[in-house]
Amino acid sequence: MKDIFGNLLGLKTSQIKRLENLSRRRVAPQAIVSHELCRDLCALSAETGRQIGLLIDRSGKVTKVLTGEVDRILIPDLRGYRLAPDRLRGLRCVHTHLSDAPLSQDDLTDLSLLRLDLMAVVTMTAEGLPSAIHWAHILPGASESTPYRIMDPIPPFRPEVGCHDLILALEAELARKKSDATGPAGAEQALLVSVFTGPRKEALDSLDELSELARTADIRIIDTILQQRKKANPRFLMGSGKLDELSIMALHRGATLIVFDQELNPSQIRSIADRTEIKVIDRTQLILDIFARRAQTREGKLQVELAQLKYILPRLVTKDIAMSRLTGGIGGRGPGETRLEINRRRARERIRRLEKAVATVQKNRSQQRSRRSKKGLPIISIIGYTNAGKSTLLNQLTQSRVLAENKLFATLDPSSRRLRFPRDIEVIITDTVGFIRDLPKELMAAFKATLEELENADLLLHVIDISNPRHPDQVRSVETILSELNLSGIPTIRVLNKMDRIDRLDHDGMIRRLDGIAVSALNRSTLKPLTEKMEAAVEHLYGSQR
Ligand SMILES: Nc1nc2c(ncn2[C@@H]2O[C@H](COP(=O)(O)OP(=O)(O)OP(=O)(O)O)[C@@H](O)[C@H]2O)c(=O)[nH]1
Ligand SMILES: [Mg+2]
Repeated sequence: MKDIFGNLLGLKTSQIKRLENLSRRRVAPQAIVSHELCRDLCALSAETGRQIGLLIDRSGKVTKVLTGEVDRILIPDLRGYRLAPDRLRGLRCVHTHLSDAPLSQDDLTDLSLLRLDLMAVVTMTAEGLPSAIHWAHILPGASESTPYRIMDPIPPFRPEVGCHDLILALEAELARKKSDATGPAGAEQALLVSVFTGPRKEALDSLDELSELARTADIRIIDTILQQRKKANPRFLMGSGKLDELSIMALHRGATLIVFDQELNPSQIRSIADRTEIKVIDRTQLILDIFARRAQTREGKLQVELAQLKYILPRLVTKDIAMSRLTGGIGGRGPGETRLEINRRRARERIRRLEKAVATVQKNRSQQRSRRSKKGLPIISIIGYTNAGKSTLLNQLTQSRVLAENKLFATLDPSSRRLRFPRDIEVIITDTVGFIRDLPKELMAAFKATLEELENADLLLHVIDISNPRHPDQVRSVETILSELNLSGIPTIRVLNKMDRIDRLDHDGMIRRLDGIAVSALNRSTLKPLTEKMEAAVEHLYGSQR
């Protein structure tokens, strides 16, 4: 009875036997079903008063027999038949209706959601004879509200519709749509999702930032979806109906990834990935992935890997969730998903080894630091929200060429340069990793060491991208992180950067409101007031040391 699924209660032994026999039948691959099978299905349906169905694979073999109720039928869990994002399930469903009603909305939803090869309904006459086959298939690229095509009904004695060829053509179309959208580099294509309970404006701002993060990670954004809820759904974060819509949308738009703006706990990631059958990550994983791509130095790399492993470990139980580059997530550059389950123990060992390695690197670093401070040069550290223009400022001040670009987290590893002021005072000036709102706590801990550098700073330059409409929040986030790092006591100059991008009329108001010095780091000639203030601050420090 392993191939029969559904309600057997009240059936006679002989009827069960006939159901079992159905599971040994075959149909020609090009036919939806055979005429003979139609007759048998209808006869059994009429006799038992319930819908009877078959799942048929591409070779025409019946793989499951389904028994339902008078007005509905349930399709079992098909996860064993999981296919790639550009494939269909490899199974078609054929089932009876006890009347002449055509495909129901449930039938069409099952077709789309389960990505069946086809969905067919055999309707019957009052005498229990097959009257017609109604059928539909998924339509790649159609609208999300009707992502399928309903075909003209066909007579049960002529079920040959070139079914196998049609299914292959549909898959080819799905693959083509996906590669069209993906482009040659095979970038991920994502739906960005925010499920929020607070104010809408906040959610929108945050989603904007998520888009920038995605762009930084070379992810193509297909669409963004917002859902407001009174309370987050503990299982799926969003409502399950909305999640089903999302799965269908993902298939039809060729998405390879869903990114949630809210942090997902391990069981949520699992449930959502299972239900949507697509890679799912959250904002934290996205940030971790960006950090992993960008880390250059040994310490940076060690720390990011450590943070990733710590985040991943509790989520390792599932085989199909996306886990950043380490486990073959974004961009699929990792060792692959299949090895995940056996890797729990190995992950723990690796964490231990990484922790040791980080400790060693840190010891060396602190020796370097003490050597440097013995030289007595004052240290000025440039800090600020990511993409504020910190590296550009360092380059401009010291005429060097640290990587600066219009991406979040262009800088991950601190770099130091010397700077000589006109009055012959020499300082060391360091660039640091950008700050971000809700910095994942896994990263916060790991990066504390990198930011420890800041403890030795004599002066901080807090660079603010004044042209970013979210700058007030960004300033707050930076100040919160500084106080969490116990660095609020260090003298700080606020640098209001990218003044060239805002209206002249707004300058004075901004300078007053934020109490800072306006510059445009791109333009060296605007830096004079800043360097004068820096020099004065350093002289003041020196003076007080003497
Ligand atoms: N218009 C304008 N653009 C600027 C200015 N300063 C920096 N930028 C641009 O802003 C972008 C980010 O600059 P970066 O110097 O990389 O910023 P960062 O703060 O080091 O960023 P992360 O290292 O990613 O945190 C680059 O595209 C710069 O060219 C400015 O004064 N005006
Ligand atoms: Mg930078």
